[in-house]
Amino acid sequence: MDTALLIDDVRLTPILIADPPLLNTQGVHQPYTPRLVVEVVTRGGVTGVGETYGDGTYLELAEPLARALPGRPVSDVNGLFALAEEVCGAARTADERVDAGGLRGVQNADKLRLSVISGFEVACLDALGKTLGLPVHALLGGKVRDRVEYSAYLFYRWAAHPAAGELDDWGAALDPAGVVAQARRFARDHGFTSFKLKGGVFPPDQEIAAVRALAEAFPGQPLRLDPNGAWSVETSLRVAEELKGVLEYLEDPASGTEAMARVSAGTDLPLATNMCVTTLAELPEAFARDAVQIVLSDHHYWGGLHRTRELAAICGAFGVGLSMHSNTHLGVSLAAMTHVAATVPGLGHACDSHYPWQTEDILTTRHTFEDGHLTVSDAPGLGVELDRDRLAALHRRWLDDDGTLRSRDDAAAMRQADPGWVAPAVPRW
Ligand SMILES: O=C([O-])C(=O)C[C@H](O)[C@@H](O)C(=O)[O-]
Ligand SMILES: [Mg+2]
Repeated sequence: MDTALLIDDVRLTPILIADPPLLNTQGVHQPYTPRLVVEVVTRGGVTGVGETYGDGTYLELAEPLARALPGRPVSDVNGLFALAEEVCGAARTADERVDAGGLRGVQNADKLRLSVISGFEVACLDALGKTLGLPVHALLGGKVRDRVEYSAYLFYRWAAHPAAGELDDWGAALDPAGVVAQARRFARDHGFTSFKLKGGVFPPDQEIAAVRALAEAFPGQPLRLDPNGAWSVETSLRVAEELKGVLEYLEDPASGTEAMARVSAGTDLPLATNMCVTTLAELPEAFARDAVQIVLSDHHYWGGLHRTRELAAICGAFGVGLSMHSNTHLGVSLAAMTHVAATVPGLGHACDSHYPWQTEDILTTRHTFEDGHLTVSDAPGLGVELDRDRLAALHRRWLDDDGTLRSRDDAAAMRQADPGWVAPAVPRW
């Protein structure tokens, strides 16, 4: 073993990043959302970077893993899983419920640990790639495309956060005209040609009207609607009937495999999910019952880039499509998503990304979309460079926070505007 590949140090930097007042069925995004930046430094003096969810639970699991890594080879990404099982211990909130903040599907101990590992795996791959002079996609077997397509991620939103004021110049979008205006700006600025609307915010008829307005403004272009499981089976089937021929797919109309299977049985509109299939354990039943036709993988949930490729192979074997989900993230995760997406042959849909909503990043150069695509980097590692001053500033914000924002809680953020708000039970409609 080349000692230059041995890990010398691991740095964890929790940060808070600005996030606009984007609405979803649980509430509204907080003005700042937590992320965790993982840096792995090798004895050869190379630093690799990864990014993952930064809520307190994730941070607690990341700390023992960071302490256990020095002395191990940066190339041993498969070893991360056994090591994490050994050292991480149980997560505080591993209670199988859908999480309270970020609509990430079930929370269980395995999934939390995998989400933490993903940040370390990406950092190791970045360091390994930089050491070998190879891009991350080459470490995954090589790219099968030079560009990865992303969709515009449309949200109902307010102009400003109730307590923190205005952080950007987008203004409010609370009706079909506002949604179409937002989509036009995304298309103009980034060239996106497919559009996803985050639903579950208003009664379904209002969201159907917004999708119809999008279809009129962007004829023939792919559209999706994602109410994050807020509808009953009956409502889901009614919306599917109204929007068949208009939507490319309907995303998580109802909650859980049982309900999704019943919706799927009653419509030809493909169903996608980033909520009912987020772990291997959920997959056999969902596939056997044909509950979903497209899995929106999130490399964080699934334990990194290699595991995402394994998921792609499983989906392929069952004739289930694969695309990518996104939660609020920065450019390190976007680079990781782009590398793995570049290596997956059957990627039949534009990937999601929140990135255009993020006014802050920790990179010296922001990613830029052209015609809705990102060019896959051939530079060593991820092909990104950390802006240490920005990282320090966003960490300072995390340090200065009294703990209120260190774990994402969209219902709590909503109570700033509506003190009586509680995250609605599902089905909401
Ligand atoms: O596709 C999804 O379900 C998501 O992206 C989940 C996110 O939490 C989204 O709903 C959000 O950021 O409000
Ligand atoms: Mg979704």
